[in-house]
Amino acid sequence: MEAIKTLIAYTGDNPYREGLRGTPDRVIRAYDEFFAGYHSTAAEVLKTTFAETGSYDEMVTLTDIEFDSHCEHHMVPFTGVVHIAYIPDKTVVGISKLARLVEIYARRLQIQEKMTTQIADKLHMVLKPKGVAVVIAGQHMCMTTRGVKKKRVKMITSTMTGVFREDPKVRSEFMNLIGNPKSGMEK
Ligand SMILES: Nc1nc2c(ncn2[C@@H]2O[C@H](COP(=O)(O)OP(=O)(O)OP(=O)(O)O)[C@@H](O)[C@H]2O)c(=O)[nH]1
Ligand SMILES: [Zn+2]
Repeated sequence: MEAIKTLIAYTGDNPYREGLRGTPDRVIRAYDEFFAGYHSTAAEVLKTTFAETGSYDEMVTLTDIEFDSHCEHHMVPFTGVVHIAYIPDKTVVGISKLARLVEIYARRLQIQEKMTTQIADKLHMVLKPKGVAVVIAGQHMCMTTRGVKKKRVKMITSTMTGVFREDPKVRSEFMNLIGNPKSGMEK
């Protein structure tokens, strides 16, 4: 609470004026949401897997999973969409769990590259699929609202494992499915 009052005073405002009196408490509640990812683990989220898949062995793709994160350099938001695909090898996971996995890693202090790798590596470790692909398209407020102030800049990151890394045909099937990764962000 005191730390937030200090920050308000740093802006040049008076933390004791009426409009700001409730702010430290609100900021703490907002932080609890922004950084909830530190309080859950990927292992918990991915613990329910299914082996009965009717021998489905083609690509499973989830596109446009929205995320809200905070950059670890400036502690300001970066937001966008994550596209995830994997090719199962006997085991699949409930699709909502992929979105939950994104939440766990997004709701921390992050850089986009690390978030991309964390999602891909964890899925690869737990499902042991033939391959995993993760593409993230993000817009960083530290670049759009301050610093170089480039409003339209998007950062695209990708991590591929297994067949996505080895086989250009598999990779291009995934890329075709997700379309232009930038387009998901303008919704
Ligand atoms: N690679 C990467 N860089 C990021 C990410 N989020 C923010 N950054 C960058 O982190 C860098 C931090 O650079 P510094 O020079 O230490 O910080 P700064 O003086 O505030 O830099 P400017 O933003 O250029 O004003 C900046 O270039 C940001 O654009 C991210 O997810 N990945
Ligand atoms: Zn930043």
